[in-house]
Amino acid sequence: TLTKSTGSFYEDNSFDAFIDKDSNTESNLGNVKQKSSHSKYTVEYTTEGKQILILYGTEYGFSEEVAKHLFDRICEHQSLDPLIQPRLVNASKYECLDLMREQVCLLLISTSGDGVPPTDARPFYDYIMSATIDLHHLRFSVLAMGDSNYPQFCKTGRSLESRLLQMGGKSIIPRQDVDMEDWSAIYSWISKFINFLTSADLRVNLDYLRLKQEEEGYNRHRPFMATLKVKRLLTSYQGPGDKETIHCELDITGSGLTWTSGDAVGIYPQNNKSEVDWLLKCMKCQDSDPVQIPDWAYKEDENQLEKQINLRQALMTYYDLKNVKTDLLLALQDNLKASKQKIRLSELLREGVSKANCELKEYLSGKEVADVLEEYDSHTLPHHQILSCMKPLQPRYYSISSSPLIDKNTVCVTAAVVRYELLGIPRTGVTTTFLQDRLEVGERCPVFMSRNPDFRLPADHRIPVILIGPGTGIAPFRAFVQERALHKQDCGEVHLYFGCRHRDNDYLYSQELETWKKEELISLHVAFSREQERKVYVQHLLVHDEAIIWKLINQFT
Ligand SMILES: Cc1cc2nc3c(=O)[nH]c(=O)nc-3n(C[C@H](O)[C@H](O)[C@H](O)COP(=O)(O)O)c2cc1C
Repeated sequence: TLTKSTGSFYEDNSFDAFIDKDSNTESNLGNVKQKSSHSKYTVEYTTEGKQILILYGTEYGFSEEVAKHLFDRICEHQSLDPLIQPRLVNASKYECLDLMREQVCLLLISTSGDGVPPTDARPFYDYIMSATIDLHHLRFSVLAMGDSNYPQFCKTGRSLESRLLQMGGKSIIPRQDVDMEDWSAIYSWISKFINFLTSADLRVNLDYLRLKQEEEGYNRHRPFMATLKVKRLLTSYQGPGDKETIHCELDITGSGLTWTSGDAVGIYPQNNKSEVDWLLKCMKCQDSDPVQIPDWAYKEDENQLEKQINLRQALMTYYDLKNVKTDLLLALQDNLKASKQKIRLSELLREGVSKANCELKEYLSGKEVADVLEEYDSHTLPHHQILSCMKPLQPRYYSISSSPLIDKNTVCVTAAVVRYELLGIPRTGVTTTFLQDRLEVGERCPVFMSRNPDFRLPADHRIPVILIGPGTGIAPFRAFVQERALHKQDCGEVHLYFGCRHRDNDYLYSQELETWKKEELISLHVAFSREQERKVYVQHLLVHDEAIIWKLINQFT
């Protein structure tokens, strides 16, 4: 939760799990009539057929990408058995009781936070973990996404599997734990399932599920176009090396969007124009080449898919320029004209494209799509092939730094602008520089809400709180304190620990914090790390205040 609350976390170019994104049509598949007929995943639940439910739970979109791939593979199998009917459903939209009617369920789910299920899949997870339904008829298997660097590796998938077994479900193929994006493990699990399909005697399912109402309102798939109404710098930024943190206010009037302090806002950025210029050059394409809006793109309006756009617009809005998919290298390998380049790339790929290829991993670290195309410039790949090897541009999430109780139409965001140099070239974080450099006050950008139910003020405002938020980590706590201020007379103690480098440079919201301190709303503890010889951080202040902290903890737990 706390990583999520720091404004800059999602700008980290090294984290490349953000592969795919939901499309508007994915979530209610199977049991909902879709408005748009453009997505190949639009499958209405039919009363006939051998139903195979692909259920996925995702935080960052990877499980969804794999689920779609699995869906495609099963569709291929329809040529052998046309009665096979896969359905792709987001666990957040699934009516759990319907599991009692399913024959085969493939569950693809990641582990997030500190070993917890993805936010949207939480109700599904909670239901399964506490349900007592008879699943003796159900044949299932789990593909658990995770990262072995976390102590609770693939915990969600593991827990769900054992619970489904307890309720009588039969595992058709062993659970597969997937360490990051280990596609070889994924392919092997899928192959086992396809073998099962060939041999399995599935019955034709005559049950049918209720049609559900399509969800109204704005969401990740159909974001609201919010207007930027305020933007100001919170730090005294002089140049490279200095902190550059901004405060933005987004007007969401008329959206119907709501949030609770502790929630985050998702923002879809536009890429940097000069980075798109560079990529176009490396692609050897004209920016006016016409392209289709990808079917996974978020929708600004219902007719969007009818629209044609040009290549520049597509790269600006929908594609991730920063993270390189290994598919691009494979496409280049078959296409390069210069033999030296061909040999070099074949060397790099001789161990394959799995995670085990350390040389490849190192090569790709920090490389952007343009870096690769520039290096292998003898390619003649057409733009549609390059686009098909690129990842979707993901929204970034920022803890909302204002309370809806103060103004329900204004969403505040506190973001540290990311600029750095790599391989001798200046690089930028996509969304933070979008907000700072490219989005003018009065202009609009697509936003949606992201719930964070584990991160809340206690319902009882008399309970004391200890808030530790250095740097942009202060963001959600600004909202918390605004809310506590509404109960000034009888609110519990608020200990706020903030940290920054210098009082005069990067002390975010210093006036507000000092005012709250003066009004005795908060006990303010600030660590200025670079104002003395020895570095002082919030943890040092906590150790110093050990007695107060333990007293509060012991009193209220
Ligand atoms: C903030 C964060 C916390 C994570 N926590 C865990 C964890 O506790 N256990 C684990 O196995 N993987 C963890 N992961 C790794 C994800 O499960 C992994 O990246 C997965 O591929 C994401 O799949 P998704 O896109 O479908 O959510 C975490 C990733 C992030 C970004």
